[in-house]
Amino acid sequence: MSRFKNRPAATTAAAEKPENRRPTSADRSAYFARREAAKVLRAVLQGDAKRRAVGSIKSLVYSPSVRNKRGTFALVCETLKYLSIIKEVLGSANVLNSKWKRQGELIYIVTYDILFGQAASLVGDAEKFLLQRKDALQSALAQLLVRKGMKDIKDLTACQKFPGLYAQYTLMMKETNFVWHLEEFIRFSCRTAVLRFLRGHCDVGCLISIVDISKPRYVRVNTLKLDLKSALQELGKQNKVHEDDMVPDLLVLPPGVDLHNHPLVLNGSVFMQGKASSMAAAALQPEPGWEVLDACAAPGNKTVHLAALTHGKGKILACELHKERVQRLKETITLAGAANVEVLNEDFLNLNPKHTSYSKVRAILLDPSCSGSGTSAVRLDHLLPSHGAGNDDAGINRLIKLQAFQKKALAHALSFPAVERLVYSTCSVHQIENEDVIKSVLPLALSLGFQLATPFPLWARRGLPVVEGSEHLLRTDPAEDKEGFFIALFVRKSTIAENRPERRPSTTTTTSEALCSEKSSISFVKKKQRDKYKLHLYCPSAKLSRMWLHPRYVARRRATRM
Ligand SMILES: C[S@@+](CC[C@H](N)C(=O)[O-])C[C@H]1O[C@@H](n2cnc3c(N)ncnc32)[C@H](O)[C@@H]1O
Repeated sequence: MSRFKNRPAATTAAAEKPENRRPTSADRSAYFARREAAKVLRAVLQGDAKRRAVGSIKSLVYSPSVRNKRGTFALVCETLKYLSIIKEVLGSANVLNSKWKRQGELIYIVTYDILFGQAASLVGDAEKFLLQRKDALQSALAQLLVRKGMKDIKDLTACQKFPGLYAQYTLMMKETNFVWHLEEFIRFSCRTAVLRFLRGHCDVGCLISIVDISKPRYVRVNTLKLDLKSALQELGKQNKVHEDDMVPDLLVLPPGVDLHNHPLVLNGSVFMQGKASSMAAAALQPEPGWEVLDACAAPGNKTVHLAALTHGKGKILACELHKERVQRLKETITLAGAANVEVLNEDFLNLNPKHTSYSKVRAILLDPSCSGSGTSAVRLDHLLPSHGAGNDDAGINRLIKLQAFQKKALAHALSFPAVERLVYSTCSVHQIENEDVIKSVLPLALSLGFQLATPFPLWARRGLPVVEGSEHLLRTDPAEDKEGFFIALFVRKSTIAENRPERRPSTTTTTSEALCSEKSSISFVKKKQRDKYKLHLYCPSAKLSRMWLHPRYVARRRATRM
């Protein structure tokens, strides 16, 4: 605030200029919103450059340190949307000296505001500096439009984010007499079968994020703090809410409901966790009193879900390699009131399975670092500069590196002597991080007495048919289910015969069938796995999974097995 304290009152003609007048409270809050946005933008861009984000755009904005969440979120997203244009404009206008270059993120935010936003209330040094160069910025923007052959800025952003779609749009406008706004065209395209047709041509992440608005919101009730009935009652006061038919303690709310500031969210009674993400710990089904190891734990959503599933009894060991993420993990645990969690700031691969500390670990949840391709749309990754770098060499090399870790971690998890149940999950849609990982460790798993079991047998979308036993694997589709997740459940043979009581959601009877039932669903995987390595990037498509369930395919699979 000191920045504004000693400004003289506006008395001269010059003081009438917007940049010289006395700052109002709106000016001040815009000033601080731009600084908060710059801080978030810096974390987002640094994480994106290193491909190791501290958090998604949403989670960074909704952290407690950001005061003006709505304003900051809008500024960060809008600046990211225009970032490549802003960089080009700043480059060709050549207005920055080294001092301002060091404050790149603030400069991007302010440039956004000057060129595309609400330039009315621009106070502050960076703002003053850029306002004095507004003409140069505007003329650089005009030149950019001419160079690209575009009429206005909307066309330029659409063209950069939806290149294939934009090409079709211009073709349609040229060849027909139909007059349509680009935005309308994009919406129409997403809502119809054109989406599938377009998959090969345009950025599916962007399209999904538009389709996203029609999907329901999920919250998981943290039963350590609140029972399901009270949560239903409380949330039902303002929204239509009902229980999910498959995942216990999960509630479904209408699309677009914003619960970020709801008291139940703020006090940790409910967690804004998607259905697919909630399926992982639910598939593990740990018993109260068990010792459970969450091998790659931060930010801790699944850790505290495990704590709730064990009713706070027994012990959850939450292992996390990165120090900066351990802090986040601890905050989640405190928020959830999960008293039976012990945090280990360790490399999971360095934990010695033979050590007495782990001799009682009966279940492991392995949710390792992955490409995040299944949740990129929800996380707004399509706004990031690195988006789209998945099919180039760098992208593929990254996937190969991730896969190497995922295989090692899964093999390591299987080696804990007392483990009976193990879930491997990713939020990736790529076969290389999912079925291929399972395929490569399956011989080891079988030799240690594990088998693949079927989590949520009533769930339709299963694994891609590239590994024996893929019908046990579970996939969710980013377009159909909002998030693209993958879950594999391993169960040690000796424990299958045990009469394990099935846990069911408390209030509904229909959901009981939806829970795991290993006795009926375990199948022996007889065939020796071939180690032939095939790189296959999965294109999100519910069609593939449906195809796998099609009777013609089922018959063909049976025939080839005989
Ligand atoms: C996909 S995230 C886990 C998300 C978490 N299960 C949740 O639901 O909140 C993967 C985590 O594993 C951590 N990690 C990566 N390598 C690791 C290792 N070798 N040992 C332990 N943790 C690791 C990453 O830092 C990251 O926090």
